[in-house]
Amino acid sequence: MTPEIETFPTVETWAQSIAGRIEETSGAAVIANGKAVFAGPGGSTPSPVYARLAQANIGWDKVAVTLVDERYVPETSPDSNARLIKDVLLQGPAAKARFIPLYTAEVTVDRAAAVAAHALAEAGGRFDAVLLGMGEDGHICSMFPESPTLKTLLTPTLKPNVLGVPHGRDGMAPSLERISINLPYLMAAGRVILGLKGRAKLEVFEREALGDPATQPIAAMIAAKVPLEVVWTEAN
Ligand SMILES: O=C(O)[C@H](O)[C@@H](O)[C@H](O)[C@H](O)COP(=O)(O)O
Repeated sequence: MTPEIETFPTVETWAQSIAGRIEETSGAAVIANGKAVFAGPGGSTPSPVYARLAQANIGWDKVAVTLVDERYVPETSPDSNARLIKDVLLQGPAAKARFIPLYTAEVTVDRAAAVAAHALAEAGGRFDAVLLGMGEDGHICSMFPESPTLKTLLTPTLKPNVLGVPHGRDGMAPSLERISINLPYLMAAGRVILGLKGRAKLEVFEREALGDPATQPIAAMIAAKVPLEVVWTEAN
């Protein structure tokens, strides 16, 4: 069943609501388990959420922050999602959190993904709260249409894992090699929030939700009963 879409009138109220959900869930995990793990996306959508979340009143020294996907570039690159997280989220009170990168300078992207898989497994192998963005081609994390790793990333019966994603051929996305968590990481998460801005993405979401779970990430999340909350604002 397609999840309900919660609508907010402005980017400010939208970002406040998403940051509040992550704060609530991460704070509760810190109280219950003495630790919390949050994973978020890169891209242009999450910055207003991260700026608010940075001020949240949680035991940040007990929180690990990681990414749902990363471009295979060092932090000095403007394309680095680690750089975005460090510049916008890990500031103020949130600077006390521990950051777990998906990128490390390895010989291949697959080797870097294996190193990241190990680091996430050591951190508990499960996320308390996840924020996702979605591209206008329907991708979440680095689960791109036409990618040779798509089917593996979307296989619900595998263990939570991190995989290397090659860059697309003949102009297909992604333009850079990527590192991505798989669907089972989203299935195991405590709470998964999909933050969408603008009418075009709402239409993509509504179309993709009715798609094929074997090849369309939004349909795959719904079929796999990921605890998904869709939070949308028309404002861009
Ligand atoms: O590194 C990334 O690109 C992301 O983690 C990716 O999955 C992102 O959420 C979508 O591409 C949406 O990107 P925008 O927010 O820029 O539209």
